[in-house]
Amino acid sequence: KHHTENGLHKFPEPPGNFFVGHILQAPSTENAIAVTSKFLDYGKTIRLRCGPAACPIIEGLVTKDYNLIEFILSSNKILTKSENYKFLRAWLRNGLLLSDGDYWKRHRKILTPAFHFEILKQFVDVFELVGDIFVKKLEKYEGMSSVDLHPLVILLTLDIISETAMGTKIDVQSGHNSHYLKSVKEICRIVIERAFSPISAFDFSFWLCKDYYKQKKALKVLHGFTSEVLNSKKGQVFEKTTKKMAFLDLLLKFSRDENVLSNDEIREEVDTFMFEGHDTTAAGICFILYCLADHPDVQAKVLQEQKALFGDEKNPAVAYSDLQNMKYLECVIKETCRLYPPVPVIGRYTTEEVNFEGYLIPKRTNIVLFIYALHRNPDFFPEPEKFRPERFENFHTSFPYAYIPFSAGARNCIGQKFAMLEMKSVISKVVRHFEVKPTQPRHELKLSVEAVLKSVNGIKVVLKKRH
Ligand code: HEM
Repeated sequence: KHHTENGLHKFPEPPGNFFVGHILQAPSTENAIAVTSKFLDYGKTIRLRCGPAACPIIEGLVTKDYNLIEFILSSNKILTKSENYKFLRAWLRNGLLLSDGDYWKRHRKILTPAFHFEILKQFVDVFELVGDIFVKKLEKYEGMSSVDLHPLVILLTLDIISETAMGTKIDVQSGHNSHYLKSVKEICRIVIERAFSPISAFDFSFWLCKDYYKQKKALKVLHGFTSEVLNSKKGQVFEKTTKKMAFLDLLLKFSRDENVLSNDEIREEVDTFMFEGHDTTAAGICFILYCLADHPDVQAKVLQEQKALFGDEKNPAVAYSDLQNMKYLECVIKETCRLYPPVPVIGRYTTEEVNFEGYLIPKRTNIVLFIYALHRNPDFFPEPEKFRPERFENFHTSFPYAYIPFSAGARNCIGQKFAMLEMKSVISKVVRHFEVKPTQPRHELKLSVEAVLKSVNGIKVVLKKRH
């Protein structure tokens, strides 16, 4: 039987205030995992509202339900991002992450060939060379009682994405371009604060905040930087047998050959890569090293695999095929991304009424997909809290949406192969040079949800050089 009424009422609503709904319980970045998990004790999918129960101003769903997640991600109708992505728009404009409709479809088609493995292969040298600088930097922390990885790793991943996306070295690892780095950090901070703040969330009140001016200043730096790089390449001639081409070069070439993208459109895509391509991989790399520190047996197996590939050579010339052969490391990366998905939540917005299991979800509903909880479902992952990379050896499942660190379906991560190669290159390098150990006492993560998963108190390990 099909219900014709608002199908949202099928879903339980956790206790909230009669007049304002759940706004008083709205999570902060720091307790988002705990608060959302607690809400989801009321049901696999729950309904939250802002405003009176009888006539809420905003209603939305939060889900960890496999069926609903599969329904949404496999749908060709629910492709629009939820409203909380809007704070990123000032920076990324209509780049691939945020755009929708035919515009998104056209751009996705144009950008897809830029992630072909023949192209990615050329980036391995960048991962390796920038990774070498990273390892050198880590040497300074050897023997210390702890090193917080995140501030170091974020510089590494920014250097990598800048060279691969724009073809420009920014060398933030060596202290250059600090204004760019500062602006990236500033924008990320403001975006997150707005997403969780009832005041600056609204444009009219944001314009009265100091952060509005700070954002303006940061955007001038970020957009200015990409525009400058773009302008410097305008006259560039791309020969057939060209050397390594960054994403930007490829987009310029496609556009020149087929006149498909304007300069502004190219800039927005490159800005999107700059954002999506550094914070995510940084989170991944930090959590992987943390898990390796915690599991010396797993680390020993990773090292053994390195030795099987390169003997005792710590600085081998690593090729694309070598990275592909790091099968056990790949399981380690996958298992880490299960427990600590760098993107722990994603959101969709219905632009038309949709029918889920006979219930009508109205137009204009925001639906939050809580990947973090989905990945810890014991039905799909027995003893889900245990770190066990072996579960990904010969991993077959009839539930393709149970493990989705890169999302799934039409709007999945276009950069996932790039990300996997980068993480393999960096982690294998670190493991060849260092034994990664837990701090004493063991550093307990305090997970927070910013644009990506982070830890409020850092991600700390101890490094011991291998001889
Ligand atoms: C461990 C690293 C990464 C993770 C976990 C990750 C995860 C994701 C997820 C979950 C989405 C879907 C977002 C949504 O539905 O709102 C996404 C989309 C996207 N990612 Fe990644 N990502 C990673 C690395 C990268 C890299 C390195 C790049 C670029 C070089 C990239 C570019 C993008 C873009 C452009 C989209 C939007 C795709 C579209 O909507 O068509 N990502 N990513």
